[in-house]
Amino acid sequence: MVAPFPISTRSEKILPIDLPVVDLTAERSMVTKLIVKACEEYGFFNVINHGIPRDTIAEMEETAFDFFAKPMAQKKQLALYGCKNIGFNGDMGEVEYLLLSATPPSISHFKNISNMPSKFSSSVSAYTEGVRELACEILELMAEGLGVPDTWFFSRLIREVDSDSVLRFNHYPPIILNNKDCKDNHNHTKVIGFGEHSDPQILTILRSNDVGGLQISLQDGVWNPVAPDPSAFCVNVMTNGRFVSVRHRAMTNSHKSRMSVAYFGGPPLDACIVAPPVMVTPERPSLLFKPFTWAEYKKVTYSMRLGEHRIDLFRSN
Ligand SMILES: C=C1C[C@]23C[C@@]1(O)CC[C@H]2[C@@]12CC[C@H](O)[C@@](C)(C(=O)O1)[C@H]2[C@@H]3C(=O)O
Ligand SMILES: O=C(O)CCC(=O)C(=O)O
Ligand SMILES: [Fe+2]
Repeated sequence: MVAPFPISTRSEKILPIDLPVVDLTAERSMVTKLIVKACEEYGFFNVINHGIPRDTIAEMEETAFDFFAKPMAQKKQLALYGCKNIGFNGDMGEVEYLLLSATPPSISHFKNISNMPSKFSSSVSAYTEGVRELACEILELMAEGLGVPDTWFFSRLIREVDSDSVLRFNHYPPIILNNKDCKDNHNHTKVIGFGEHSDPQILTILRSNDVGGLQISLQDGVWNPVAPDPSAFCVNVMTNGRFVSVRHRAMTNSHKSRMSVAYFGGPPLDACIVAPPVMVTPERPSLLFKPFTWAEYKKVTYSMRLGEHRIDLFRSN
């Protein structure tokens, strides 16, 4: 019998890893070096002492859980809500979600989301302001660590009033399975909540509740489960290939609801994406990618399936 949900079938190795931890209150030159190293070696790292108040996070999480607990008919009334379908190209996952535009002017629009309690709108606005600031700070530290003379080179793109940033709530309801084929060698489910992909934006700030499920792939055929923690991961296409957008996916849990919230820092649609000159080095003597606008890249991304490698289409030769 075919399982009525996407399940991971390829023979895969499952090897848990500990992500690097970046303490933002540590000495600045140490932080910048650590961020660069973490981006080169993992593409993901956990940020601690990030300055976003615990209450802001807790209130946002609580109001989002309240929303997902509503009857389906009520949730479907909200245009921002989606269930199982991911994107426009037939990808499916065991996930329900809310997808909101998070550009600076629309952050204040959160205050007016129809059919939502004002507590939801205000907590989401406060959370988004916080993660956007955090994203900018990380991008500035990253630029400093890379030796880019203009430390605002990356962060400017998401500070712009017309930046194309997105906030996504993913809710993975528990799926209870007794069949051993649906469990991996660590007794976790093999049911895919959000399929394998790499995020297309400049940087993603992701956090989840205390339920595991995120897996990253640092090597083909090997999935590394990441222990749940308030976390961030960096994805950058502007460093001439020095940092890559790491592939990841999210699995469901057999017993508990998992919820993640991702802030995707995206540039304005007409922004030209090109590596800073300092990224052209003797090891990388020319630009690996043709300059492109975010609108061009986004169009290609959204016309492809979730798991496809799209950056290759922009290689210089
Ligand atoms: C199938 C798709 C969903 C997605 C757009 C895409 O065509 C390919 C990338 C997907 C992704 C992954 C990261 C984010 O979750 C997201 C919002 C994004 O910008 O790119 C999703 C898109 C989506 O869910 O619409
Ligand atoms: O739920 C997660 O941990 C990952 C979600 C994700 O990768 C995404 O929304 O792009
Ligand atoms: Fe993602």
